[in-house]
Amino acid sequence: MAEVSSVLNSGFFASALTVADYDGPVKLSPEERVVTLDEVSWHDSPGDCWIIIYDRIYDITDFLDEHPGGSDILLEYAGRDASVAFRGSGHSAQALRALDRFTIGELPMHERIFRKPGGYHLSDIPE
Ligand code: HEM
Repeated sequence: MAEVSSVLNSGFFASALTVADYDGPVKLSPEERVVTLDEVSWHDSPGDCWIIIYDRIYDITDFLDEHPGGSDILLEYAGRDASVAFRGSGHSAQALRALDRFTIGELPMHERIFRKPGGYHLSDIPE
């Protein structure tokens, strides 16, 4: 049993772990937490809008009316992953930094695409 748990804790089988087992290598700040795709999907309206970019969850409800690209385009991704759309719209480094203030958490390791060992980098994807 000790052997099994040491293999699990090594992260090798991270994709098989449940949210309750989550103990990934990324350090979350005290305000951040692990949020599942299912939970994100419930926050899909103008009054309660979460999106996912690069495996991080952002509550952008208060940003909808501030977004230079307008709120409609953001609402298309409400409750869903917007990584490729965010990258495809050619956002500046300033826009990337602006994400920080909306962070509420990260996906569990088994639901991530980018921020995991062997995950994809957007630069791997052909234009
Ligand atoms: C929380 C997430 C987002 C933040 C913080 C953000 C921030 C910004 C900022 C600061 C700009 C001004 C230009 C720049 O500095 O790059 C911008 C423009 C723009 N954004 Fe976003 N953005 C977000 C998500 C998205 C998403 C998901 C899309 C979907 C396609 C999008 C589409 C656009 C477009 C089309 C513009 C250009 C507007 C124009 O020049 O008329 N943005 N965004």
